[in-house]
Amino acid sequence: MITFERVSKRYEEGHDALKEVSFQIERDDLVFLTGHSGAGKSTLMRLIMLMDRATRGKVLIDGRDLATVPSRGVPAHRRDIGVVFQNHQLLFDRPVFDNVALPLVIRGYDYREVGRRVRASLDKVGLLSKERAMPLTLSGGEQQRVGIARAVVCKPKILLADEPTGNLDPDLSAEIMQLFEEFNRVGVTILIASHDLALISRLRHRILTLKDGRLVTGGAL
Ligand SMILES: Nc1ncnc2c1ncn2[C@@H]1O[C@H](COP(=O)(O)OP(=O)(O)OP(=O)(O)O)[C@@H](O)[C@H]1O
Repeated sequence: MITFERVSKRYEEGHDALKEVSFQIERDDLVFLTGHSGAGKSTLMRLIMLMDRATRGKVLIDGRDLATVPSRGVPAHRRDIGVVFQNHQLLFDRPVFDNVALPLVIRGYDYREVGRRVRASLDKVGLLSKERAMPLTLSGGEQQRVGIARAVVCKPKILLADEPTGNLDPDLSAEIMQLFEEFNRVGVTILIASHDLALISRLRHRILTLKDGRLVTGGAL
């Protein structure tokens, strides 16, 4: 599903953010990505989303070499990928429904389909009763669940999460992880970048560890 073959990423000023990184993530996997600040976690995710391109090596998604995807193919590529951020990146002047609907509206779904899909997503994250609420009236954990509903509303094959529990207490973090596990059980491939080693080790999924841009655990091809 996601394959990295000796991938290196050098930023323009000459800094190697990833060095010869190789790993494979299968369709039904839920994998954690960890490492110190600046180790290259966000860079690795940016390459999967085609927000950036590898300097050397290959990134393949479903067997397709991303180097062959032209710029005009990037929006279609991103359609298959849901993204969850630590700080939610919600629109705070819009109710929950509008926030979750946004990716569907951008893609031109008709309003009946938008309503059906938004409610299905909110139901999955346990927030059906909050569709008219404004994000600021929700708790941090609820706001993060809105972010997750928005990430899955287009039914992506891959879900990437960058520090999704960074601002949450341990109980809420565990709840959010359970949600990811539920999406994984229905076939979504999930990669979660996290510093929370206590949480990660309890959950017993595979762990990829980056250190100064090199993969030091979990990377067998
Ligand atoms: N756009 C960029 N231009 C230049 N250097 C960058 C850019 N983005 C990241 N870097 C550098 O690449 C390295 C890896 O950064 P990256 O954001 O991937 O790390 P990270 O593991 O996600 O860190 P954090 O946990 O702090 O978010 C860092 O040294 C960073 O300064």
